[in-house]
Amino acid sequence: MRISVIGTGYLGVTHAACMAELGFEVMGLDVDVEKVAALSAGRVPLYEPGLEELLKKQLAAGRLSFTTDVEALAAWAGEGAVHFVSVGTPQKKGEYAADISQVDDAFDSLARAVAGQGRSLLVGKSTVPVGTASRIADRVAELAPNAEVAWNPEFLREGFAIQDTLRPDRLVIGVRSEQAEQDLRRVYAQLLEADVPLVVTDFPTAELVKVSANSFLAVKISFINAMAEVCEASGADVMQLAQALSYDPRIGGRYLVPGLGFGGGCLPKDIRAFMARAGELGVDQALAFLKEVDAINMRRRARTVDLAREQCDGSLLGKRVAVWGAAFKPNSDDIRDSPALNVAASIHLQGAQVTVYDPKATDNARKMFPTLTYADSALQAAHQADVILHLTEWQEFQDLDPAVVARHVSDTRVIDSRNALDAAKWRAAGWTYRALGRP
Ligand SMILES: NC(=O)C1=CN([C@@H]2O[C@H](COP(=O)(O)OP(=O)(O)OC[C@H]3O[C@@H](n4cnc5c(N)ncnc54)[C@H](O)[C@@H]3O)[C@@H](O)[C@H]2O)C=CC1
Ligand SMILES: O=C(O)[C@H]1O[C@H](OP(=O)(O)OP(=O)(O)OC[C@H]2O[C@@H](n3ccc(=O)[nH]c3=O)[C@H](O)[C@@H]2O)[C@H](O)[C@@H](O)[C@@H]1O
Repeated sequence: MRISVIGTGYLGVTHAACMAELGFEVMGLDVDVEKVAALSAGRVPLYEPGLEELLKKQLAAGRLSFTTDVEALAAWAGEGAVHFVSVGTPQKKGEYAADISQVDDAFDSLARAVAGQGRSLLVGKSTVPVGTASRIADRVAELAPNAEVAWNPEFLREGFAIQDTLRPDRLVIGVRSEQAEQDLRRVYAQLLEADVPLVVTDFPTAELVKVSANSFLAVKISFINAMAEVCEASGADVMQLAQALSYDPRIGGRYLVPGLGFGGGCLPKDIRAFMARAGELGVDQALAFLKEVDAINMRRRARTVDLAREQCDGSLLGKRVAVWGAAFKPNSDDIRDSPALNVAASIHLQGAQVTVYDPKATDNARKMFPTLTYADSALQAAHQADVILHLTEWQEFQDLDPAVVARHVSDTRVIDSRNALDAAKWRAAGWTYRALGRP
């Protein structure tokens, strides 16, 4: 059984390399010629810990290759192959709904390419609105009656992508036949032997598990951020509140870290697409709460901007602001819907001179926000700053000595929007330390 992966972005390249690590012969395909050239040369054009090493290892072992040619891929994969589709499903411009044109295009070209071959399984991994898998299965049945569709949503987190793929919390497969289930059981045999739970279900349930999981995580984050708003108004400390809540095993401490809120290429667009789909299904009331989850989340960005203005004596005009962090989370270079860059851009619009530093995401940030200034280190960004904004909690920032940082700035004021710096340490070094939801 050979495996292919269509779309080699954050998800696809990880999946391809991990399938090769499981011992399969794997071919990845992307429409982006430069991406395919980079991957073929052993270079991952994004930052994910351990991924480039894994890619190089699998290329050297001859188990992994990349192409832009779907016909060649289909011929190579042959009968009995499992093809995964992991192309993007971004939010449509100006709408909540997801743009699933990449998914439609990928399945169309793949189905045409495998038509006339022996049996093959085309497996969607992209996050899609419920109902998509069934529609695509009908389309594939027209184009390639020899091929079958299954849906296998992905739950990996960026920054932990390899371990989440090779040791996932669970596998979910939406299938319409015993044969499709058996094919996927073969793909994941090593994981199943290691007792990874498997849920075998229908298409709509598989699709919904994915978006409801991301919605639940978003709810948890916005819940604690709503508590942060109340803490701030009442003088309470949201970090202590979250700690106390976390000891209740029914609540748990994960995804309960208050701060600047969620961003990235998934949680924000997935809850919006889910709301849009619920509207189409006539059950928009069921998900009305997600609108508030989204609003709470966006208010954290606005509150950070306000706090920066307050710290700069009421006006950001002409102030020098150091921004630590550009990625939407640490250990990633992903800046899609990054709260850090959103705050940096707003502060820049209010007339401040903003200097951004991120250990891995600076190049991506520079392309999207060319008018911001970028530094090569946290200390360089802090040079003569009136205030420092800590917006992505890279370990590197937590390791800095506040006394050393103090020697570089104009004023010792820091806003820790991720609640990750050691407040006592910074205060002891003479800093005015402010965080969201804490006195
Ligand atoms: N990034 C993540 O951590 C996770 C993403 N997902 C979902 O997986 C999907 C992919 O997400 P990412 O990898 O982050 O997106 P991405 O934008 O990084 O990657 C998508 C890739 O597909 C390629 N592509 C577009 N159209 C194509 C076509 N017709 N044929 C072949 N390749 C094509 C693009 O060039 C790009 O390289 C989305 O639905 C996302 O919601 C799910 C779980 C985790
Ligand atoms: O569908 C997806 O693409 C993925 O989306 C998230 O993964 P990811 O976006 O990589 O990042 P997370 O670690 O979940 O963080 C998301 C955002 O929430 C923020 N966050 C997270 C946890 C927390 O307690 N507080 C908080 O503000 C992070 O800073 C980040 O901006 C989910 O965790 C994955 O399970 C899912 O597969």
